Amino acid sequence: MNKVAVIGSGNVGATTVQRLAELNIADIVMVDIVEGLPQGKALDILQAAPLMGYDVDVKGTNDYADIAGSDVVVITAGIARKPGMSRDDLLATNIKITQQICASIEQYAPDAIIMTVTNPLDIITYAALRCTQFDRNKVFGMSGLLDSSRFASFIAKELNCSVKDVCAMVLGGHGDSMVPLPEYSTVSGVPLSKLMDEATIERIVNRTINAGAEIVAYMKSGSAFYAPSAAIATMVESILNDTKRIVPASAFLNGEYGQHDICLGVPVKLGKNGVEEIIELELTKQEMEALQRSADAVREGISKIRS
Ligand SMILES: NC(=O)C1=CN([C@@H]2O[C@H](COP(=O)(O)OP(=O)(O)OC[C@H]3O[C@@H](n4cnc5c(N)ncnc54)[C@H](O)[C@@H]3O)[C@@H](O)[C@H]2O)C=CC1
Ligand SMILES: O=C([O-])CC(=O)C(=O)O
Repeated sequence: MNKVAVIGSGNVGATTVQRLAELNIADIVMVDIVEGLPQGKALDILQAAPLMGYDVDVKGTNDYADIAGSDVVVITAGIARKPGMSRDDLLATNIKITQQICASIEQYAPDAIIMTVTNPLDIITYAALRCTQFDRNKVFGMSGLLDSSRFASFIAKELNCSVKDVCAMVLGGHGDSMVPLPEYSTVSGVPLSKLMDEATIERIVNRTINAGAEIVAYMKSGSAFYAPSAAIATMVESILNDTKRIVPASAFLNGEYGQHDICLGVPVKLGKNGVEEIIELELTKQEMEALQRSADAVREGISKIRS
């Protein structure tokens, strides 16, 4: 049986465990620093198994030794933002949490693939890669698939069509400078530009960029977790089943898209070896400039963790 460890048993972590259990693809260990929290949530999820028809094991623990043998470790531990905060405001707290967790992963699950979720996503992913010194295919972040799913849901709503026919793409950092790509977003193969006027596309693009903040503003404390956990589960499934789905994720770039020494959202092929390929899309001059601005914003954050 495959094994997945989910670090952090808060909103994103626990919902991820629920979704993974319902996919029935791996035994799951959920970890948190709060005593009793992962144990209680794990029991609750297990007790739904007879009703939902899954038969994987779900264990809650405060002991990192229990992550030993994990194929994938998902890091969701850390603070979430409140209204008025940017994701970058979480860096000082979440970087320390991430560094501690990475040391435990190195110790107990040195062969695991790491998927970061904690914000600010691209900087945390870079830190996880540097801390563990794992190969770059084995450390990447969940971001673009969530942003693309949001973009797709807004397109479907606007066109009053099935979301099943929508394919959307968002590149760049998981922040205000993310780069939704209308040119690579289609409905049953028809480019968005043939289905909507420019003003409508711009409105949907801006809503996508602000989608996380829109939810934070509604919720007052805490941020999104249903769509984020759906994106995480989709990516974990592609790895464990070696499906080789092509999805945007924050990956370490070594010359791709003209970028070096940075983690940034780009389309990747996800299989049993993690990021098996980085796909380089042909971008217009404007799109390349937007990606460069996004990379500059991520680099500013990375420079803070270096100093
Ligand atoms: N990449 C993305 O697209 C998304 C990222 N996020 C980020 O995910 C993170 C978690 O969000 P939520 O689950 O909503 O927060 P939450 O507050 O509900 O849960 C966080 C959990 O982490 C635990 N934790 C803190 N330090 C820990 C440590 N050292 N070891 C183990 N557990 C520890 C806390 O006890 C808490 O249970 C936030 O940083 C948030 O910004 C959230 C949604 C989407
Ligand atoms: O908005 C946040 O802080 C959480 C997040 O990254 C998202 O929902 O995209």
